[in-house]
Amino acid sequence: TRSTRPQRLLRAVQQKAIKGDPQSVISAIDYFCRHSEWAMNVGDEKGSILDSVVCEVCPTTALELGTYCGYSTVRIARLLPPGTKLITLEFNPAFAAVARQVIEYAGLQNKVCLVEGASGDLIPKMCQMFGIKTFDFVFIDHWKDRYLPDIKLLEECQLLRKGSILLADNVICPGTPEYLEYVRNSPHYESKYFKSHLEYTKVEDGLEKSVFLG
Ligand SMILES: O=C(NCCCCc1cc2cnccc2s1)c1cc(-c2ccc(F)cc2)cc(O)c1O
Ligand SMILES: [Mg+2]
Repeated sequence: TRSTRPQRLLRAVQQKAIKGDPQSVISAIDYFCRHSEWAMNVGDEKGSILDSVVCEVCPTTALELGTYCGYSTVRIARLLPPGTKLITLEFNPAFAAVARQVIEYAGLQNKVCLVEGASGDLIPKMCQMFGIKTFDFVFIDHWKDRYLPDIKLLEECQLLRKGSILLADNVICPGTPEYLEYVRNSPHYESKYFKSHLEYTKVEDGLEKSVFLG
């Protein structure tokens, strides 16, 4: 049967990147998506904004909603000091299978815990599954209509603390209007928009960074 796009992306990593070198994995995926097939990774332009926020926060606990092929997982995990853990949730088993191999190729499997399932089911289990009290950093990049219900769930499960940072992808394209309206008007968040472009295109998109004020 025909291969899937994530499988072709993985093959590009295996053929072009250097095992154990996260930057070469990132570059191989960006090259594949620019020159062969577009894919919904956060990409290099928004990716460098993601990098700067992760470096500023220096999280000890981090959560990613939406793994896909593991591109942003590798971007985040490569910046985390030893002893920190990035938990990443993926709904689609085929995407998760590819992401595990991409993360392993980058040599970051010891810093990442990939969990398959729906965010609405898994978020309430974070404490019992991982003993996580609160997340310092959350990268939101999953179903666009789940951004708002899931941050409310994070609040309810007391998984956010004063100063927790949320960084949301695609707030313009495909767009997350209810989420934006909430974080920009809620007294519990201080929000800032980083204007950029949809990965590998000239279409406007951006990241919204929101600090939970408690
Ligand atoms: O849909 C996007 N990402 C979400 C897919 C992940 C589904 C999951 C649900 C779920 C639930 N629980 C736990 C884990 C998970 S993972 C997405 C789409 C575009 C795009 C596509 C076409 C287009 F023309 C323009 C932009 C660009 C992007 O950067 C994206 O991120
Ligand atoms: Mg995205």
